[in-house]
Amino acid sequence: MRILSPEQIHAADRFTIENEPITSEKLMFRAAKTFSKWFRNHAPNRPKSLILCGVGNNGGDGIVIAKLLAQKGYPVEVAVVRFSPKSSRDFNHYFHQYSSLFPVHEVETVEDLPPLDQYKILIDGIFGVGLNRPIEGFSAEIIHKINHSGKEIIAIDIASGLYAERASSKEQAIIRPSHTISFQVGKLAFYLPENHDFVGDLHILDIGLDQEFIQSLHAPFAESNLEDIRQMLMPRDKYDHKGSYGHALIIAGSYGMAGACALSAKAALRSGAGLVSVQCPTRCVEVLQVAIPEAMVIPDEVGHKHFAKPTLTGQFDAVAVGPGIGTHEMTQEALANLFATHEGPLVLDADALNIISQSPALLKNIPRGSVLTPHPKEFERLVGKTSNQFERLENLQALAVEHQIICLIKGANTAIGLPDGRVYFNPTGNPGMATGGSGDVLTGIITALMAQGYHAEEAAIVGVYVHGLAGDYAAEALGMTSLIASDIIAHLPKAFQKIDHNLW
Ligand SMILES: NC(=O)C1=CN([C@@H]2O[C@H](COP(=O)(O)OP(=O)(O)OC[C@H]3O[C@@H](n4cnc5c(N)ncnc54)[C@H](OP(=O)(O)O)[C@@H]3O)[C@@H](O)[C@H]2O)[C@@H](O)CC1
Ligand SMILES: [K+]
Repeated sequence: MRILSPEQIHAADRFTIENEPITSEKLMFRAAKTFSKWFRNHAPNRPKSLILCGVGNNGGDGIVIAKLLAQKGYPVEVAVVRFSPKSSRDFNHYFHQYSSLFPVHEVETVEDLPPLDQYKILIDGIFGVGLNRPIEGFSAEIIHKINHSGKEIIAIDIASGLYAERASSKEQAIIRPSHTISFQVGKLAFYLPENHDFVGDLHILDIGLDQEFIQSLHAPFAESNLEDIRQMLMPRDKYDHKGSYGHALIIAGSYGMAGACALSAKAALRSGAGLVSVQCPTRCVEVLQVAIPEAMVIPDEVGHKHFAKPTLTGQFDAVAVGPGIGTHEMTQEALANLFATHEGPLVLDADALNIISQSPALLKNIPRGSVLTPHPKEFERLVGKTSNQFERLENLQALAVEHQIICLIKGANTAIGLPDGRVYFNPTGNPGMATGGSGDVLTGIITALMAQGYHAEEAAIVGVYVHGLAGDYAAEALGMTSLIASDIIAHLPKAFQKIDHNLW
Protein backbone atom coordinates (compact mmCIF):
# COMPACT_ATOMS: atom_id res chain seq x y z
CA MET A 1 0.00 0.00 0.00
CA ARG A 2 1.24 3.44 -0.93
CA ILE A 3 2.34 5.93 1.75
CA LEU A 4 1.73 9.47 0.50
CA SER A 5 2.57 12.98 1.65
CA PRO A 6 -0.24 15.45 2.57
CA GLU A 7 0.38 17.27 -0.75
CA GLN A 8 0.01 14.04 -2.71
CA ILE A 9 -3.14 13.17 -0.76
CA HIS A 10 -4.63 16.55 -1.66
CA ALA A 11 -3.65 15.97 -5.28
CA ALA A 12 -5.34 12.54 -5.26
CA ASP A 13 -8.36 14.21 -3.70
CA ARG A 14 -8.51 16.85 -6.45
CA PHE A 15 -7.94 14.32 -9.23
CA THR A 16 -10.77 12.12 -7.95
CA ILE A 17 -13.10 15.11 -7.63
CA GLU A 18 -12.43 16.18 -11.21
CA ASN A 19 -12.33 12.79 -12.87
CA GLU A 20 -14.75 10.49 -11.12
CA PRO A 21 -16.35 13.07 -11.02
CA ILE A 22 -17.63 13.70 -7.51
CA THR A 23 -18.10 16.90 -5.50
CA SER A 24 -15.70 17.51 -2.62
CA GLU A 25 -18.65 17.44 -0.16
CA LYS A 26 -19.70 14.03 -1.44
CA LEU A 27 -16.14 12.75 -1.10
CA MET A 28 -16.10 13.96 2.51
CA PHE A 29 -19.43 12.22 3.03
CA ARG A 30 -17.97 8.99 1.63
CA ALA A 31 -14.99 9.19 4.03
CA ALA A 32 -17.32 9.81 6.98
CA LYS A 33 -19.54 6.92 5.94
CA THR A 34 -16.56 4.58 5.83
CA PHE A 35 -15.51 5.70 9.30
CA SER A 36 -19.05 5.33 10.70
CA LYS A 37 -19.36 1.82 9.36
CA TRP A 38 -16.12 0.83 11.10
CA PHE A 39 -17.25 2.57 14.27
CA ARG A 40 -20.65 0.84 14.39
CA ASN A 41 -18.91 -2.48 14.05
CA HIS A 42 -16.43 -1.53 16.75
CA ALA A 43 -19.05 -0.19 19.18
CA PRO A 44 -22.35 -1.95 18.43
CA ASN A 45 -23.80 -1.12 21.85
CA ARG A 46 -24.18 2.55 21.00
CA PRO A 47 -21.95 4.09 23.67
CA LYS A 48 -22.38 7.79 24.37
CA SER A 49 -19.66 9.55 22.39
CA LEU A 50 -18.26 13.04 21.96
CA ILE A 51 -16.92 13.99 18.54
CA LEU A 52 -14.35 16.77 18.79
CA CYS A 53 -14.31 18.70 15.51
CA GLY A 54 -11.85 21.32 14.35
CA VAL A 55 -12.86 23.81 11.67
CA GLY A 56 -10.96 22.29 8.72
CA ASN A 57 -11.89 19.24 6.70
CA ASN A 58 -10.94 16.86 9.48
CA GLY A 59 -13.63 18.60 11.55
CA GLY A 60 -15.95 18.40 8.54
CA ASP A 61 -15.53 14.61 8.56
CA GLY A 62 -16.43 14.70 12.26
CA ILE A 63 -19.69 16.59 11.61
CA VAL A 64 -20.81 14.09 8.96
CA ILE A 65 -19.83 11.17 11.22
CA ALA A 66 -22.00 12.72 13.97
CA LYS A 67 -24.96 12.93 11.60
CA LEU A 68 -24.51 9.32 10.39
CA LEU A 69 -24.19 7.93 13.92
CA ALA A 70 -27.10 10.01 15.24
CA GLN A 71 -29.19 8.68 12.38
CA LYS A 72 -28.42 5.13 13.57
CA GLY A 73 -29.54 5.95 17.11
CA TYR A 74 -26.10 6.60 18.64
CA PRO A 75 -26.15 9.22 21.41
CA VAL A 76 -23.48 11.55 20.01
CA GLU A 77 -22.56 15.12 20.86
CA VAL A 78 -20.19 17.45 19.04
CA ALA A 79 -17.64 19.88 20.45
CA VAL A 80 -16.45 22.39 17.83
CA VAL A 81 -12.92 23.46 18.73
CA ARG A 82 -12.72 26.93 17.14
CA PHE A 83 -8.95 27.14 16.77
CA SER A 84 -9.28 29.64 13.92
CA PRO A 85 -11.85 32.23 12.84
CA LYS A 86 -11.75 30.78 9.31
CA SER A 87 -13.36 27.44 8.71
CA SER A 88 -13.20 25.29 5.55
CA ARG A 89 -15.91 25.38 2.90
CA ASP A 90 -16.93 21.75 3.37
CA PHE A 91 -16.95 22.09 7.15
CA ASN A 92 -19.32 25.07 6.82
CA HIS A 93 -21.49 23.24 4.32
CA TYR A 94 -22.16 20.30 6.63
CA PHE A 95 -22.17 22.27 9.88
CA HIS A 96 -25.05 24.40 8.61
CA GLN A 97 -26.88 21.37 7.25
CA TYR A 98 -26.55 19.00 10.24
CA SER A 99 -25.80 20.91 13.46
CA SER A 100 -29.42 20.82 14.60
CA LEU A 101 -29.38 16.99 14.64
CA PHE A 102 -27.24 16.61 17.80
CA PRO A 103 -26.12 18.71 20.78
CA VAL A 104 -23.24 21.04 19.82
CA HIS A 105 -20.78 22.61 22.30
CA GLU A 106 -18.96 25.66 20.95
CA VAL A 107 -15.46 25.56 22.44
CA GLU A 108 -13.30 28.70 22.46
CA THR A 109 -11.62 28.14 25.83
CA VAL A 110 -10.85 24.95 27.72
CA GLU A 111 -13.71 25.73 30.15
CA ASP A 112 -16.22 25.42 27.30
CA LEU A 113 -15.45 21.72 26.98
CA PRO A 114 -18.28 19.60 28.45
CA PRO A 115 -17.20 17.26 31.33
CA LEU A 116 -15.62 14.26 29.61
CA ASP A 117 -16.56 11.65 32.21
CA GLN A 118 -20.09 11.42 30.77
CA TYR A 119 -18.82 9.88 27.51
CA LYS A 120 -17.48 6.40 26.80
CA ILE A 121 -15.68 7.22 23.56
CA LEU A 122 -14.02 10.42 22.32
CA ILE A 123 -13.62 10.79 18.56
CA ASP A 124 -10.80 13.09 17.53
CA GLY A 125 -11.51 15.22 14.46
CA ILE A 126 -9.66 18.38 15.54
CA PHE A 127 -6.73 18.36 13.10
CA GLY A 128 -6.01 16.04 10.18
CA VAL A 129 -3.20 16.02 7.64
CA GLY A 130 -3.51 19.80 7.27
CA LEU A 131 -1.52 20.35 10.48
CA ASN A 132 1.41 22.61 9.67
CA ARG A 133 2.64 23.88 13.06
CA PRO A 134 2.52 22.73 16.67
CA ILE A 135 -0.85 23.06 18.38
CA GLU A 136 -0.85 25.84 20.96
CA GLY A 137 -3.14 27.70 23.35
CA PHE A 138 -6.50 26.33 24.40
CA SER A 139 -6.49 23.64 21.67
CA ALA A 140 -3.31 22.21 23.22
CA GLU A 141 -4.96 22.24 26.66
CA ILE A 142 -7.95 20.40 25.22
CA ILE A 143 -5.69 17.72 23.77
CA HIS A 144 -4.06 17.35 27.15
CA LYS A 145 -7.48 16.93 28.78
CA ILE A 146 -8.59 14.33 26.23
CA ASN A 147 -5.39 12.34 26.73
CA HIS A 148 -5.88 12.36 30.50
CA SER A 149 -9.59 11.50 30.40
CA GLY A 150 -8.99 7.74 30.57
CA LYS A 151 -11.59 7.35 27.79
CA GLU A 152 -11.19 5.36 24.62
CA ILE A 153 -9.98 7.75 21.92
CA ILE A 154 -10.40 7.14 18.20
CA ALA A 155 -8.63 9.42 15.73
CA ILE A 156 -10.12 10.38 12.38
CA ASP A 157 -7.44 10.04 9.68
CA ILE A 158 -4.50 10.94 11.96
CA ALA A 159 -4.13 11.90 15.62
CA SER A 160 -4.49 15.66 16.06
CA GLY A 161 -1.05 17.17 16.55
CA LEU A 162 0.91 14.43 14.78
CA TYR A 163 2.78 15.58 11.67
CA ALA A 164 2.16 13.20 8.80
CA GLU A 165 5.67 13.26 7.43
CA ARG A 166 8.10 15.04 9.66
CA ALA A 167 9.35 14.50 13.20
CA SER A 168 6.92 15.35 15.99
CA SER A 169 8.35 16.06 19.39
CA LYS A 170 6.94 14.29 22.44
CA GLU A 171 6.60 17.71 24.09
CA GLN A 172 4.02 18.78 21.48
CA ALA A 173 0.30 18.46 22.17
CA ILE A 174 -0.61 15.23 20.33
CA ILE A 175 -3.62 12.97 20.78
CA ARG A 176 -2.82 9.43 21.99
CA PRO A 177 -5.55 7.32 20.40
CA SER A 178 -6.22 3.63 20.85
CA HIS A 179 -7.21 3.46 17.17
CA THR A 180 -6.48 5.54 14.11
CA ILE A 181 -8.97 5.19 11.28
CA SER A 182 -7.15 6.61 8.30
CA PHE A 183 -8.27 7.14 4.74
CA GLN A 184 -7.03 5.37 1.63
CA VAL A 185 -3.24 5.56 2.01
CA GLY A 186 -0.59 5.30 4.72
CA LYS A 187 1.03 8.37 6.24
CA LEU A 188 4.76 8.07 6.97
CA ALA A 189 4.37 8.97 10.66
CA PHE A 190 2.34 5.81 11.28
CA TYR A 191 5.28 3.54 10.57
CA LEU A 192 7.89 5.00 12.90
CA PRO A 193 8.13 3.13 16.18
CA GLU A 194 8.65 6.36 18.16
CA ASN A 195 5.12 7.41 17.16
CA HIS A 196 3.43 4.28 18.36
CA ASP A 197 1.58 6.04 21.21
CA PHE A 198 0.21 8.55 18.70
CA VAL A 199 -1.23 5.92 16.36
CA GLY A 200 -2.57 2.97 18.37
CA ASP A 201 -4.11 0.26 16.22
CA LEU A 202 -4.06 1.40 12.63
CA HIS A 203 -6.89 0.79 10.18
CA ILE A 204 -6.62 2.23 6.68
CA LEU A 205 -9.94 2.27 4.87
CA ASP A 206 -10.66 2.66 1.18
CA ILE A 207 -12.63 5.82 0.35
CA GLY A 208 -12.47 5.36 -3.41
CA LEU A 209 -9.73 7.84 -4.37
CA ASP A 210 -8.48 7.23 -7.91
CA GLN A 211 -6.19 4.18 -7.74
CA GLU A 212 -4.50 4.76 -11.09
CA PHE A 213 -3.60 8.29 -10.07
CA ILE A 214 -2.25 7.10 -6.72
CA GLN A 215 -0.11 4.44 -8.44
CA SER A 216 1.25 7.04 -10.86
CA LEU A 217 2.64 9.24 -8.07
CA HIS A 218 6.29 9.07 -7.24
CA ALA A 219 6.31 7.90 -3.62
CA PRO A 220 9.36 6.28 -2.05
CA PHE A 221 7.48 4.70 0.87
CA ALA A 222 5.05 1.80 0.94
CA GLU A 223 3.64 -0.76 3.36
CA SER A 224 3.92 -4.36 2.18
CA ASN A 225 0.53 -5.97 2.52
CA LEU A 226 -0.59 -9.55 1.98
CA GLU A 227 -1.60 -8.90 -1.64
CA ASP A 228 1.83 -7.44 -2.53
CA ILE A 229 3.49 -10.44 -0.93
CA ARG A 230 1.26 -12.91 -2.80
CA GLN A 231 2.22 -11.24 -6.06
CA MET A 232 5.91 -11.62 -5.30
CA LEU A 233 5.61 -15.31 -4.47
CA MET A 234 7.14 -17.69 -7.03
CA PRO A 235 4.93 -20.61 -8.03
CA ARG A 236 6.10 -24.21 -7.53
CA ASP A 237 5.72 -26.64 -10.37
CA LYS A 238 4.85 -30.31 -9.82
CA TYR A 239 7.83 -31.38 -11.95
CA ASP A 240 10.28 -29.42 -9.80
CA HIS A 241 12.85 -31.36 -7.76
CA LYS A 242 15.09 -30.32 -4.88
CA GLY A 243 17.63 -28.91 -7.32
CA SER A 244 14.97 -26.46 -8.52
CA TYR A 245 14.85 -24.81 -5.13
CA GLY A 246 18.48 -24.00 -4.78
CA HIS A 247 21.29 -24.73 -2.41
CA ALA A 248 21.75 -22.30 0.48
CA LEU A 249 24.96 -21.90 2.45
CA ILE A 250 24.90 -20.45 5.91
CA ILE A 251 28.21 -19.49 7.47
CA ALA A 252 27.43 -19.21 11.13
CA GLY A 253 28.30 -20.19 14.66
CA SER A 254 31.42 -20.23 16.77
CA TYR A 255 32.40 -22.34 19.75
CA GLY A 256 29.57 -21.84 22.28
CA MET A 257 27.33 -20.20 19.66
CA ALA A 258 26.31 -23.19 17.54
CA GLY A 259 22.65 -22.49 18.29
CA ALA A 260 22.59 -19.46 15.99
CA CYS A 261 23.68 -21.73 13.17
CA ALA A 262 21.03 -24.34 13.93
CA LEU A 263 18.25 -21.73 14.01
CA SER A 264 19.25 -20.15 10.69
CA ALA A 265 19.61 -23.52 8.98
CA LYS A 266 16.29 -24.86 10.27
CA ALA A 267 14.53 -21.68 9.22
CA ALA A 268 16.09 -22.00 5.75
CA LEU A 269 14.87 -25.60 5.48
CA ARG A 270 11.35 -24.59 6.55
CA SER A 271 11.41 -21.76 3.99
CA GLY A 272 11.70 -24.01 1.00
CA ALA A 273 15.41 -24.19 0.15
CA GLY A 274 16.08 -27.45 -1.74
CA LEU A 275 19.35 -28.02 0.09
CA VAL A 276 20.94 -26.29 3.05
CA SER A 277 24.60 -26.47 3.98
CA VAL A 278 26.17 -24.83 6.97
CA GLN A 279 29.80 -23.92 7.37
CA CYS A 280 30.89 -23.88 10.99
CA PRO A 281 34.07 -24.21 13.05
CA THR A 282 35.23 -27.81 13.51
CA ARG A 283 34.29 -27.85 17.20
CA CYS A 284 30.61 -27.26 16.28
CA VAL A 285 30.30 -29.92 13.57
CA GLU A 286 29.01 -32.84 15.62
CA VAL A 287 26.45 -30.95 17.57
CA LEU A 288 25.06 -29.41 14.39
CA GLN A 289 24.84 -32.74 12.62
CA VAL A 290 22.66 -33.99 15.43
CA ALA A 291 20.65 -30.78 15.75
CA ILE A 292 19.81 -30.45 12.04
CA PRO A 293 20.02 -33.83 10.29
CA GLU A 294 18.45 -32.37 7.11
CA ALA A 295 21.40 -30.00 6.61
CA MET A 296 24.90 -30.75 5.37
CA VAL A 297 27.69 -29.54 7.62
CA ILE A 298 30.96 -28.23 6.18
CA PRO A 299 33.75 -27.90 8.76
CA ASP A 300 35.87 -24.76 8.53
CA GLU A 301 39.23 -25.83 7.07
CA VAL A 302 41.17 -23.61 9.40
CA GLY A 303 38.99 -22.46 12.30
CA HIS A 304 38.42 -24.78 15.23
CA LYS A 305 36.40 -22.30 17.21
CA HIS A 306 35.85 -19.45 14.73
CA PHE A 307 34.97 -18.77 11.13
CA ALA A 308 38.42 -18.47 9.54
CA LYS A 309 38.27 -19.52 5.88
CA PRO A 310 35.27 -19.35 3.60
CA THR A 311 34.48 -22.53 1.71
CA LEU A 312 34.06 -22.29 -2.08
CA THR A 313 30.94 -20.15 -2.06
CA GLY A 314 30.54 -20.03 -5.84
CA GLN A 315 28.76 -23.40 -5.94
CA PHE A 316 25.82 -22.15 -3.83
CA ASP A 317 22.72 -20.27 -4.95
CA ALA A 318 22.67 -18.04 -1.87
CA VAL A 319 25.11 -17.39 0.93
CA ALA A 320 24.56 -15.90 4.38
CA VAL A 321 27.19 -15.03 6.89
CA GLY A 322 27.05 -13.70 10.40
CA PRO A 323 24.86 -15.38 13.03
CA GLY A 324 26.99 -16.22 16.04
CA ILE A 325 30.35 -15.93 14.23
CA GLY A 326 31.88 -13.52 16.76
CA THR A 327 34.37 -10.81 15.85
CA HIS A 328 37.69 -12.65 16.24
CA GLU A 329 40.58 -11.29 14.13
CA MET A 330 40.60 -14.45 12.00
CA THR A 331 36.90 -13.97 11.36
CA GLN A 332 37.42 -10.33 10.34
CA GLU A 333 39.96 -11.43 7.76
CA ALA A 334 37.75 -14.25 6.55
CA LEU A 335 34.87 -11.82 5.99
CA ALA A 336 37.07 -9.38 4.05
CA ASN A 337 38.29 -12.34 2.02
CA LEU A 338 34.70 -13.43 1.32
CA PHE A 339 33.79 -9.93 0.10
CA ALA A 340 36.79 -10.00 -2.24
CA THR A 341 36.17 -13.44 -3.71
CA HIS A 342 32.42 -14.08 -3.67
CA GLU A 343 30.45 -13.23 -6.77
CA GLY A 344 26.83 -12.28 -6.19
CA PRO A 345 24.94 -10.92 -3.22
CA LEU A 346 25.33 -12.07 0.39
CA VAL A 347 23.02 -11.98 3.37
CA LEU A 348 24.88 -10.23 6.19
CA ASP A 349 23.71 -10.38 9.76
CA ALA A 350 24.75 -9.95 13.38
CA ASP A 351 28.54 -10.24 13.86
CA ALA A 352 29.20 -9.74 10.15
CA LEU A 353 27.61 -6.30 10.65
CA ASN A 354 29.58 -5.67 13.82
CA ILE A 355 32.81 -6.43 11.98
CA ILE A 356 31.84 -3.96 9.23
CA SER A 357 31.12 -1.32 11.90
CA GLN A 358 34.60 -1.86 13.33
CA SER A 359 36.23 -1.49 9.89
CA PRO A 360 33.97 0.89 7.95
CA ALA A 361 36.24 0.61 4.89
CA LEU A 362 34.63 -2.80 4.37
CA LEU A 363 31.29 -1.12 3.59
CA LYS A 364 32.29 -0.28 0.06
CA ASN A 365 33.41 -3.88 -0.54
CA ILE A 366 30.02 -5.41 0.27
CA PRO A 367 28.86 -7.15 -2.90
CA ARG A 368 26.11 -5.18 -4.68
CA GLY A 369 22.62 -6.39 -4.05
CA SER A 370 23.51 -7.89 -0.66
CA VAL A 371 20.94 -7.89 2.14
CA LEU A 372 21.95 -6.44 5.51
CA THR A 373 19.71 -7.20 8.46
CA PRO A 374 20.72 -5.00 11.43
CA HIS A 375 18.58 -4.30 14.46
CA PRO A 376 18.45 -0.59 15.44
CA LYS A 377 21.61 -0.72 17.59
CA GLU A 378 23.60 -2.51 14.88
CA PHE A 379 22.29 0.01 12.36
CA GLU A 380 23.44 2.86 14.57
CA ARG A 381 26.87 1.30 14.83
CA LEU A 382 27.01 1.10 11.03
CA VAL A 383 25.96 4.66 10.19
CA GLY A 384 25.98 6.68 13.41
CA LYS A 385 23.41 8.02 15.87
CA THR A 386 20.46 10.17 14.87
CA SER A 387 18.19 12.38 16.94
CA ASN A 388 14.93 11.00 15.51
CA GLN A 389 13.60 8.23 13.33
CA PHE A 390 12.96 10.44 10.31
CA GLU A 391 16.70 11.09 10.19
CA ARG A 392 17.36 7.39 10.68
CA LEU A 393 15.13 6.68 7.69
CA GLU A 394 17.10 9.18 5.60
CA ASN A 395 20.31 7.40 6.64
CA LEU A 396 18.79 4.08 5.63
CA GLN A 397 17.91 5.41 2.18
CA ALA A 398 21.36 6.97 1.75
CA LEU A 399 23.17 3.77 2.78
CA ALA A 400 21.11 1.56 0.45
CA VAL A 401 21.52 3.94 -2.50
CA GLU A 402 25.22 4.66 -1.99
CA HIS A 403 26.28 1.01 -1.67
CA GLN A 404 23.53 -0.44 -3.89
CA ILE A 405 22.47 -2.83 -1.16
CA ILE A 406 19.26 -3.79 0.60
CA CYS A 407 19.29 -2.86 4.24
CA LEU A 408 16.54 -3.40 6.75
CA ILE A 409 16.13 -2.07 10.26
CA LYS A 410 14.45 -4.72 12.38
CA GLY A 411 11.77 -3.89 14.91
CA ALA A 412 8.11 -2.87 14.92
CA ASN A 413 7.29 -2.05 11.26
CA THR A 414 10.71 -3.25 10.04
CA ALA A 415 11.89 -0.76 7.39
CA ILE A 416 13.45 -2.28 4.25
CA GLY A 417 15.62 0.17 2.28
CA LEU A 418 16.17 -0.65 -1.41
CA PRO A 419 19.01 0.45 -3.73
CA ASP A 420 16.70 2.83 -5.66
CA GLY A 421 15.78 4.77 -2.51
CA ARG A 422 12.41 3.15 -1.89
CA VAL A 423 11.52 1.91 1.60
CA TYR A 424 8.97 -0.79 2.45
CA PHE A 425 7.51 -1.04 5.93
CA ASN A 426 6.42 -4.43 7.20
CA PRO A 427 3.12 -4.77 9.05
CA THR A 428 3.51 -8.25 10.60
CA GLY A 429 5.23 -9.24 13.85
CA ASN A 430 4.85 -8.53 17.54
CA PRO A 431 6.94 -7.63 20.60
CA GLY A 432 7.12 -11.32 21.62
CA MET A 433 9.61 -11.74 18.77
CA ALA A 434 12.19 -9.59 20.53
CA THR A 435 13.90 -12.73 21.77
CA GLY A 436 17.34 -14.32 21.23
CA GLY A 437 17.68 -16.08 17.90
CA SER A 438 14.76 -14.35 16.19
CA GLY A 439 17.19 -12.55 13.87
CA ASP A 440 18.98 -15.83 13.03
CA VAL A 441 15.64 -17.21 11.89
CA LEU A 442 15.07 -14.20 9.63
CA THR A 443 18.51 -14.67 8.06
CA GLY A 444 17.66 -18.29 7.30
CA ILE A 445 14.35 -17.35 5.68
CA ILE A 446 15.81 -14.64 3.43
CA THR A 447 18.71 -16.87 2.38
CA ALA A 448 16.35 -19.73 1.50
CA LEU A 449 14.23 -17.42 -0.65
CA MET A 450 17.31 -16.16 -2.48
CA ALA A 451 18.46 -19.75 -3.04
CA GLN A 452 15.10 -20.43 -4.69
CA GLY A 453 15.72 -17.65 -7.18
CA TYR A 454 13.97 -14.70 -5.56
CA HIS A 455 15.64 -11.40 -6.32
CA ALA A 456 17.33 -10.12 -3.15
CA GLU A 457 14.82 -7.22 -2.82
CA GLU A 458 11.83 -9.54 -2.96
CA ALA A 459 13.53 -12.09 -0.71
CA ALA A 460 13.97 -9.36 1.91
CA ILE A 461 10.40 -8.02 1.63
CA VAL A 462 8.75 -11.46 1.55
CA GLY A 463 11.14 -12.85 4.18
CA VAL A 464 10.44 -10.11 6.70
CA TYR A 465 6.69 -10.47 6.15
CA VAL A 466 6.70 -14.26 6.58
CA HIS A 467 8.94 -14.05 9.65
CA GLY A 468 6.53 -11.58 11.28
CA LEU A 469 3.48 -13.61 10.30
CA ALA A 470 5.00 -16.81 11.73
CA GLY A 471 5.75 -14.83 14.89
CA ASP A 472 2.13 -13.66 15.02
CA TYR A 473 0.87 -17.23 14.73
CA ALA A 474 3.35 -18.32 17.40
CA ALA A 475 2.15 -15.53 19.73
CA GLU A 476 -1.46 -16.50 19.06
CA ALA A 477 -0.71 -20.08 20.10
CA LEU A 478 1.69 -19.47 22.98
CA GLY A 479 1.43 -15.86 24.09
CA MET A 480 4.12 -13.24 23.61
CA THR A 481 5.91 -13.82 26.93
CA SER A 482 6.86 -17.44 26.31
CA LEU A 483 7.63 -17.10 22.63
CA ILE A 484 11.13 -18.28 21.62
CA ALA A 485 12.86 -18.29 18.24
CA SER A 486 12.17 -22.00 17.59
CA ASP A 487 8.45 -21.26 17.87
CA ILE A 488 8.77 -18.84 14.95
CA ILE A 489 10.31 -21.67 12.89
CA ALA A 490 7.56 -24.04 14.01
CA HIS A 491 4.93 -21.62 12.68
CA LEU A 492 6.62 -20.94 9.33
CA PRO A 493 4.55 -23.64 7.57
CA LYS A 494 1.31 -21.94 8.62
CA ALA A 495 2.63 -18.53 7.53
CA PHE A 496 3.65 -19.84 4.10
CA GLN A 497 0.30 -21.60 3.74
CA LYS A 498 -1.53 -18.35 4.48
CA ILE A 499 0.44 -16.45 1.86
CA ASP A 500 0.56 -19.19 -0.72
CA HIS A 501 -3.13 -20.08 -0.46
CA ASN A 502 -3.26 -21.24 -4.06
CA LEU A 503 -0.81 -24.04 -3.70
CA TRP A 504 -1.41 -25.81 -0.40
N1 LIG B 1 -8.22 12.67 0.48
C1 LIG B 1 -8.57 12.41 1.71
O1 LIG B 1 -7.93 11.60 2.31
C2 LIG B 1 -9.70 13.11 2.31
C3 LIG B 1 -9.48 13.81 3.48
N2 LIG B 1 -10.44 14.36 4.19
C4 LIG B 1 -10.15 14.99 5.49
O2 LIG B 1 -9.52 16.23 5.34
C5 LIG B 1 -8.45 16.35 6.28
C6 LIG B 1 -7.50 17.43 5.91
O3 LIG B 1 -8.22 18.60 5.98
P1 LIG B 1 -7.56 20.05 5.89
O4 LIG B 1 -6.61 20.07 4.79
O5 LIG B 1 -8.67 21.02 5.86
O6 LIG B 1 -6.74 20.14 7.22
P2 LIG B 1 -7.05 20.05 8.78
O7 LIG B 1 -6.07 19.09 9.32
O8 LIG B 1 -8.48 19.79 9.04
O9 LIG B 1 -6.59 21.49 9.30
C7 LIG B 1 -7.31 22.63 8.97
C8 LIG B 1 -6.46 23.90 8.98
O10 LIG B 1 -5.91 24.19 10.24
C9 LIG B 1 -4.83 25.11 10.10
N3 LIG B 1 -3.78 24.70 11.01
C10 LIG B 1 -2.80 23.78 10.78
N4 LIG B 1 -2.06 23.60 11.88
C11 LIG B 1 -2.58 24.40 12.83
C12 LIG B 1 -2.25 24.65 14.19
N5 LIG B 1 -1.24 24.02 14.79
N6 LIG B 1 -2.99 25.53 14.88
C13 LIG B 1 -4.02 26.17 14.29
N7 LIG B 1 -4.38 25.99 13.01
C14 LIG B 1 -3.67 25.12 12.28
C15 LIG B 1 -4.44 25.09 8.66
O11 LIG B 1 -4.81 26.29 8.04
P3 LIG B 1 -3.90 27.63 8.12
O12 LIG B 1 -4.21 28.26 9.45
O13 LIG B 1 -2.47 27.22 8.02
O14 LIG B 1 -4.35 28.46 6.98
C16 LIG B 1 -5.26 23.91 8.10
O15 LIG B 1 -5.63 24.07 6.77
C17 LIG B 1 -7.91 14.95 6.32
O16 LIG B 1 -7.09 14.70 7.42
C18 LIG B 1 -9.20 14.15 6.34
O17 LIG B 1 -9.69 14.05 7.65
C19 LIG B 1 -11.82 13.98 3.84
O18 LIG B 1 -12.71 14.93 4.23
C20 LIG B 1 -12.05 13.77 2.36
C21 LIG B 1 -11.02 13.04 1.65
K1 LIG C 1 -7.76 13.84 13.88
